[in-house]
Amino acid sequence: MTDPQPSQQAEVPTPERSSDEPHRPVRSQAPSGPPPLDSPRPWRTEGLPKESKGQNGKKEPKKSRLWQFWVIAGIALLGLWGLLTWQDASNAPPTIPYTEFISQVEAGNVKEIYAQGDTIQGELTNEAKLPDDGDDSTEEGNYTQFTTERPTFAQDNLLSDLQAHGAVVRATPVVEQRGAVANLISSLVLWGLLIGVSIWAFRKIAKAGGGLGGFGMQREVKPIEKTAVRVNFSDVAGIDEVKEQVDEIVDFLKSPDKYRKVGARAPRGVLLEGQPGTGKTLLARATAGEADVPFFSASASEFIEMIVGVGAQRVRQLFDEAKKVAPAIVFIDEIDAIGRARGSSRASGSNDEREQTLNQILTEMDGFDGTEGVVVMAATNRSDVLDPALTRPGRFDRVITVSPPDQIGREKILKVHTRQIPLATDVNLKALAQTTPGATGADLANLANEAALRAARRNDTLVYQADFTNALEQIQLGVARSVLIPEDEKRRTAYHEGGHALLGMLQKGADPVRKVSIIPRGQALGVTLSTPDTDRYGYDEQYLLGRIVGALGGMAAEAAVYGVVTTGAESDLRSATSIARQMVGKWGMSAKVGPMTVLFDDVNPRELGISDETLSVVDAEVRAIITKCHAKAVELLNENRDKLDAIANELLIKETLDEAEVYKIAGIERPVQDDFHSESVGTSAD
Ligand SMILES: Nc1ncnc2c1ncn2[C@@H]1O[C@H](COP(=O)(O)OP(=O)(O)OP(=O)(O)O)[C@@H](O)[C@H]1O
Ligand SMILES: [Zn+2]
Repeated sequence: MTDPQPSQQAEVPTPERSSDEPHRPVRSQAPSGPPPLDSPRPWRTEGLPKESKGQNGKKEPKKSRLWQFWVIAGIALLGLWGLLTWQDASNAPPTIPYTEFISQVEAGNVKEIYAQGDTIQGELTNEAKLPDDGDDSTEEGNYTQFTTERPTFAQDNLLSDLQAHGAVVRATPVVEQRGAVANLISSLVLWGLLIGVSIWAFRKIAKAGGGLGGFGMQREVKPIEKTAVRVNFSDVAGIDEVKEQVDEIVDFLKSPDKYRKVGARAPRGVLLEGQPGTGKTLLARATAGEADVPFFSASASEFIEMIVGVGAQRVRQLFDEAKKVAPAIVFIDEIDAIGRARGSSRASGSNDEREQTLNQILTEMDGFDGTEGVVVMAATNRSDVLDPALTRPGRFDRVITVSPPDQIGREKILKVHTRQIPLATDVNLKALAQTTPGATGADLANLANEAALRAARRNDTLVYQADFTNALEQIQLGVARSVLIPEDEKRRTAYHEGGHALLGMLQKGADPVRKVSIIPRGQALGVTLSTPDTDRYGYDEQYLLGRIVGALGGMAAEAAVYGVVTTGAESDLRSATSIARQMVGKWGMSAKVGPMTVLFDDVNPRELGISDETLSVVDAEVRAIITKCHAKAVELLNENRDKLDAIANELLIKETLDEAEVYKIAGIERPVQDDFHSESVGTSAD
């Protein structure tokens, strides 16, 4: 049994702190599965929600460039101004002591002066030597022009003195008179520069944004040339039910008259909704390709990059162009960037701009009388945040959900993306489709390309199944890192991964173990991969508990073998906790909390009136589940210690074990999974 000896490893940081400890990376990711469990999908290592792309990814650079430009222009102007005034200052006459001035007056050497208040500027007839007052900072040398201050207590009769010595007393400044022309020129230059820079800046904006009073307006909104790459329905695979839904649009675009004759109004707007990479853009393009009509596309995020008013103008222009060549498709990607419900705090960009642009789109769509033959398609991966005004009848009233493909769909998509790839005879796309549940079209396109790249690197003319499986492994597990791991650390990792794998194999109904590896990748020292045989659309409680037991298996193995807890289980703990929380708070699997939702994705449950008592019951239930699962994990591993040792030893020799190997070493029969589709707890609505 476990007998933690904290003294042995007293300096080892707690798991929470371990992410800051470069020498002790997280040991492995828990086996992953379908998305609702909140654990990372194995083929999507950087699965940022798409919404961020529109708002952060593309928008900021342009804005900041503009901002930088203004700062630089400002600094340049300030610098220029400073230079000019500094030159003025260096040409400015020296300040001389009043006594020196009086002695020059008395010597009859003052030609003319200009006085304002007690400040006197003037010019000598003959150059005089600057008096040395011992102060280092005063300039040395001769002077003819000068300024001086007349002390308020001076009792002299300056005016008559000056007159007596033949000096001219002027009412206009001597020095400024001389500088007038120079001043005029310098301010003209400055204004010229300012105006020039502004014009240049506006041109830039107009170019970038696509229009301000006509500058560069015709640039971006252009139909895709008929001769350009054409995509049609044969390029879109695995989403047949979705294709059927756009079939009608294709038919309308092909022969609008047929619909006009019977007074049928064409569908105005089609909203494609689905997670990134499911082929929404592809489907819109293919619709245009299939109907053989021009395709106008714009990304909503580019509208809000523009200065106020331009976005709306661009929308108008987009529709005008489309109407000119109708029938046509106008496609607006990332519509959530402007279509977020008004007043939504997370909306980005200037609100005015967003609303103006959105209103313009609505106005354009309302303005259709059905004879234009323009169909608007829009894509989003967050239809839940959209302004209801967008989905009202007559607008985007047709919402099509594009889901990740099922196994058959994945195989078809792989076929599409391997059309151009010379495949060796051993390539089995069906098997690949089987091992990639949850993968999107974009993931599969990427997989095919990675496999081809591997063959190309080898200078091979054929792409083999091994290229696909290796590419898949790299995508799912991460790129192997060449670091030298100390022997004892390696052994500990082997037990950790062995624990995950063994528990995965021991539990009935768990996803089969596909791969166990102690080759360090990314942040992880090792990895155990389990994926289901078939697509899962829901999970039952037993399966979920098994997942938690499996996730805790690494930690439990370390405890069982070494009697200590290390920091390597950070992400395991995180996924175990996440599953347990969802079981209690979302899926009604706790008797104490009951069948109700107390955890929400975006909202703090307190805001919805969930009481603190309920939340503390949730916490207690989550803790109870995890504690129970951990005890079960330790118990199972102790009972099967011989199997654990066998896996760990084999891992130390081979470093990576595949599915067949690991089941064989453990002496466990590979399970046949039964389908969970309808009887299980439904999570598909999430
Ligand atoms: N059903 C599919 N059939 C064939 N290829 C697909 C399919 N779905 C996606 N792909 C591939 O993935 C690529 C990306 O898809 P696409 O850009 O259309 O996805 P999307 O849903 O618009 O994603 P995003 O929301 O990120 O814009 C496509 O160019 C295509 O190569
Ligand atoms: Zn682990």
